[in-house]
Amino acid sequence: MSTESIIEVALPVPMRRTFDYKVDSLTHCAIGCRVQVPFGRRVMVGIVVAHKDTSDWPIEQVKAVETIFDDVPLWTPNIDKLLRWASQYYQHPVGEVFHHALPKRLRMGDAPDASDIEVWRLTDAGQALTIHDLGRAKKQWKLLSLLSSGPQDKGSITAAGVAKATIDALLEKQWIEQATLSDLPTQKPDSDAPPPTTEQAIAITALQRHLDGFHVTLLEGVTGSGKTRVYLDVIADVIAAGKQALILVPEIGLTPQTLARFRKHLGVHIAVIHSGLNDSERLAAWQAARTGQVSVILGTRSAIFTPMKNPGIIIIDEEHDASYKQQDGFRYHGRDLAVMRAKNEGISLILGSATPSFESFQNALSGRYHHLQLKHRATGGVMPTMNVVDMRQQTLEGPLSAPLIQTMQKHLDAGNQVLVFLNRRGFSPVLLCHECGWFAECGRCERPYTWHKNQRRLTCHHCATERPIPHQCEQCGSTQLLPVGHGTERLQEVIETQFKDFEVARIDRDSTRKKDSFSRIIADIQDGKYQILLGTQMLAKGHDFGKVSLVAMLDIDGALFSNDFRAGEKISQLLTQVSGRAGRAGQPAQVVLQTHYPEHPWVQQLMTEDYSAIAKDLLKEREQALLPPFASLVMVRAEASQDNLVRRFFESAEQIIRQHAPKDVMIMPASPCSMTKKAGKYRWQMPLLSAQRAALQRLLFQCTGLIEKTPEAPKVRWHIDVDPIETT
Ligand SMILES: Nc1ncnc2c1ncn2[C@@H]1O[C@H](COP(=O)(O)OP(=O)(O)OP(=O)(O)O)[C@@H](O)[C@H]1O
Ligand SMILES: [Zn+2]
Repeated sequence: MSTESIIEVALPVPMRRTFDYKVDSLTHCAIGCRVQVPFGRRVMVGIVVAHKDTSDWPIEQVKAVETIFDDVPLWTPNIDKLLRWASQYYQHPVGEVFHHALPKRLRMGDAPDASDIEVWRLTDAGQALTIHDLGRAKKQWKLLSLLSSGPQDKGSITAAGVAKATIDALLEKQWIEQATLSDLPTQKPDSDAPPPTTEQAIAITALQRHLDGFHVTLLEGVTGSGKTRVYLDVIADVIAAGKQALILVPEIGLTPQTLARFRKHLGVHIAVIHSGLNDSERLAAWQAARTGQVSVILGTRSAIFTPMKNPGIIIIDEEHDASYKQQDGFRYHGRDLAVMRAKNEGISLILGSATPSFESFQNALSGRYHHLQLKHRATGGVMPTMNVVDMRQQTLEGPLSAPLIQTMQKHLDAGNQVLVFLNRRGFSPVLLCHECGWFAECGRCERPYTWHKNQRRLTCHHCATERPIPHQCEQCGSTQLLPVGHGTERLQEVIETQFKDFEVARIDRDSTRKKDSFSRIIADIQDGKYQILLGTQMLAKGHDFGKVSLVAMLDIDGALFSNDFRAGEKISQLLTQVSGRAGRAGQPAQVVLQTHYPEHPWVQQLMTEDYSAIAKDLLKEREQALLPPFASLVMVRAEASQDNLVRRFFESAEQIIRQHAPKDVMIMPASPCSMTKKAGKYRWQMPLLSAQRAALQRLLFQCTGLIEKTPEAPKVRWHIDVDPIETT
């Protein structure tokens, strides 16, 4: 009789199942450990998910485990539970979910080193330096000022774009030195911070009272109300109790400025987890959190899977932000996983935003979440006044109306900064033949190319295809090709011509492509180097620019006529967030919105009501139409290079779903997406909607396997998106 035992292993393959393997003994192969196993002709690293007595397969076909990597599971039972739940809820193969949650080096089979996080810090000589000692060595000064707020790990330094040569130069001069995290004495938390405002103090006390178990709080605070200060005081309490805090921010909220603010206030080292880390840095941060070496972990979406030794609180800043939803592969929502994780861990969760998602807002209104509000700005300033410019029949300078130019001039002359928001990068969205009307179009997406003048290219914003700029019309041969419409690049030219005496900073994905350019521009804006800030939504989120007294919003009209059921929510969030950059230091401030549709109900509402009131109103409409958050939505999507393959896939998928669907699930017919063709693929989708989340989940559970087995399924790329945020 064999003494071998069977284990079930999750492998990173797109199959909704696990695989059986043999081991000599179960004692050294606990659930949650990694093993190396043969799979087909390859070997793979997998994770043990179950022990069992027998396999459903003939025992001689069950292969043996080759290597066992870990003595103890990589994560706690609570994370294990979260991942299994996520695999089921998002209908995503469990092996891929498990592997997604691990740093790459662990996925490859490396050991989770217990090695200490390496940091750089100032020496005594470094501390004593002034800017005069450095002369024109700007990069060195940058590193020194970064370290002046405390030691920084290598990950944070590389993320801030400091080159190795700069580090070496300062090491040579003995102004900085290397240390490890455990060498560092604890710093004193910042005692110079101004006291919290009354509203902040009330929120802090309320949150501190709920630190003993699972609670979700929506912290709804108007722009500039000082939500960060509330988080910091609560985190300080969590640290004092010997526990850890995990804070998630949107992708672009993680600037060195944010980090420095956290470090200064809390006086502890902070592990950062974001996409800019290399594999070793990522593993080191993950390990420091897992072993309890750091008490604060700050990261973007995927940091939600970071294990913690003593979890104390989770905070999601700007919880409405779309970057929390993963849009491909394992399509999870970081905020929703945070709710599950906090529940599993029995800890508190704070969702913070000036413009909460309707999902969270409804949960707060219905009493499922605690609802705390900060209605005033922390600096005592008032909210900016709102003004509309009716664009019909205005004299224009590019996209700027005469009244806007006058207003800008007034604010600039008063020594303030002006922020101009235009959510379209590039020079012009269309390049048109003046003689015959032909325009340059991406054949793979059937949409116009955007002209990027600086890069001397046409770029498709949907599939990233690029091509050189044509010198002649491809239809009639004319050389009269004209840019139509304005992107940020072209707007920059217009503004620079109009306002010659002022410096303009442009912030969009093109101008911030280089590694540290974004944080550098942000720092220069804060130093007052620029008077006019122009950019896309990258400028809108969470930034605290004290001197901005005017915010101008151009060309938002397209968003008023979108067929997305969330259009009203999205535009109110965007406009409120962008407006919220004005008047943050307490000075009187103004917002100007240019539109051709001043009578549009949303424009009217945005001028007169605050976000809460608008949200309540729009939520009523959602309730009547039985749309999320009053119902659960799932999107089945498929794409292929031939339209009829997609059509046939949906014929059989729809049939399967209809056969199994209970009455309380509404099945809408499959139809082409609003962008029917993208990157050469035809795209269709089929929405499923139900007020009974469980019924919808059961239906998916029954049908995905059946759909997978249809002969049409392998001919298309298809997936299920649970709680989608893209719906058009
Ligand atoms: N108690 C306080 N006393 C004085 N100033 C404060 C106080 N709390 C915060 N501030 C200042 O108020 C400004 C806004 O704070 P913060 O950036 O945290 O706002 P926020 O709520 O995150 O805003 P947003 O949602 O727009 O990002 C900052 O300049 C901050 O330094
Ligand atoms: Zn394209």
